[in-house]
Amino acid sequence: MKDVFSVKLKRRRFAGRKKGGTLLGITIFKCLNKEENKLTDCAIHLHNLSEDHCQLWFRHLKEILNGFQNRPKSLKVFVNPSSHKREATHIYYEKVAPLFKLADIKTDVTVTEYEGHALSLLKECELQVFDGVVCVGGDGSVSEVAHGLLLRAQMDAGKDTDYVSKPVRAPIPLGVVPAGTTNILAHTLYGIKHAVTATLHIIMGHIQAVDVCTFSTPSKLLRFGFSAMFGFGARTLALAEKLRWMPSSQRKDFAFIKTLADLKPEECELSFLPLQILQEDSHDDGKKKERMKKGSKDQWQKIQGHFLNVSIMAIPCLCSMAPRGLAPNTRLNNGSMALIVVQNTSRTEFIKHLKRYTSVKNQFNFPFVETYTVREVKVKPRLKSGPDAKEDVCLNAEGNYPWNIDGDLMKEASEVHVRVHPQLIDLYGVNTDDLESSQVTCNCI
Ligand SMILES: Nc1ncnc2c1ncn2[C@@H]1O[C@H](COP(=O)(O)OP(=O)(O)OP(=O)(O)O)[C@@H](O)[C@H]1O
Repeated sequence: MKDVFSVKLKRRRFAGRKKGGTLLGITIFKCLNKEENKLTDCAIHLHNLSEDHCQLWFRHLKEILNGFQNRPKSLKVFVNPSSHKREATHIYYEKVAPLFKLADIKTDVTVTEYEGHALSLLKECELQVFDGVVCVGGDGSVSEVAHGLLLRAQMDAGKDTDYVSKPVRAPIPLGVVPAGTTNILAHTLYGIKHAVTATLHIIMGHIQAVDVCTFSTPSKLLRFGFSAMFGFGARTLALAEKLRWMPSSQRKDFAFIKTLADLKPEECELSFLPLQILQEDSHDDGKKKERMKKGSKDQWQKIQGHFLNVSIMAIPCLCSMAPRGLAPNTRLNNGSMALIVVQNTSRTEFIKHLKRYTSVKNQFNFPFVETYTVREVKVKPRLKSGPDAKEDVCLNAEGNYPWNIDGDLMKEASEVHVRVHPQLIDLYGVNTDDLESSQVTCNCI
């Protein structure tokens, strides 16, 4: 029964009639693991013409289904109609909504009308009537909804939302239905970009606690998020946002190549608080388990220099371009972040490093790449002024530097402080470590 998500009485009806008809038996709907992490639904028909027998079985099976506590009965759904090729609404109504209906899940759907719409609704809507929130869109939309859920949790707990030192957990889980361009969160949680798989994980109530970062300036909390890039990854996004008029399939590739052609390092100071990973044998399954040992306050380390890219990631960030993940050296919920620093080097060497992401080889095995396991990072750019700043197409009039936070562009001039908060949110999905490794499907670099 653990794979069954719905049971219905099967009747033969004349076309156009919604009630009555001859009883034929009962139909059980099951979640099937088809191939390489892909889930599908299938129907099993049990023929029986006795009304009494069928009603008895139907009631009994329903009772068992109602006993699964993690399975949602009511969901708040956000659909971003502008994601990727504008197909999120179609994906939701064609593939997702029929499965929610079959599983008797009530939904309250908002098709977002502008950037920040989901965030403003989450700040004030009645959340306690829902068992979960679902976002149909790309990483930017999911990140906005995760930020909204966590911000709301702080507001409900009476916390100051400008400076949150110990945030409270999100009250309900978040489900991610991929309909964006990169879909890193969906890949990381399901190992595949597949709307039906995502929907079935939500229906079955597969829940995974996930680490979250806070990104703050010295004066305010910028947002909650899962990953960030400063340097090349942020400059590419800043350019891609300027090219919104281009077809979605070309925009990001063009921005990637143009940023690579204009490759330049950022001069900045990085301070970080490292974590030591201790390997332990688990008594339960004999597997090695990781335990983190905190560094003390005076163990802050500092590096200064010219960096092509700095990635700070609390989750492995799997995607089609990086099947092992942008940060394969971290886990979904081990309470740590991967800090990946790419020092200034030639364009040829940098391209070699980027190409490694698409293969199974270690992308960090280069003398100019350093990786650290950390719990806090401070990034302080050296502010440019005069002709230097004017020449730089990525800096805006105020001299703010671009940041790529979960695929959303943010611009900040001052120091950004990133902290990891272990298992702050529940997401519908499974642990990446339990998934089969997925194939490389993109070779654009
Ligand atoms: N109706 C809307 N019009 C314009 N922008 C919107 C609308 N609704 C939401 N947004 C914003 O669109 C931004 C990008 O959306 P999303 O991430 O879903 O798509 P994407 O950029 O195609 O995919 P990805 O981030 O995976 O590359 C989000 O930051 C979201 O706030």
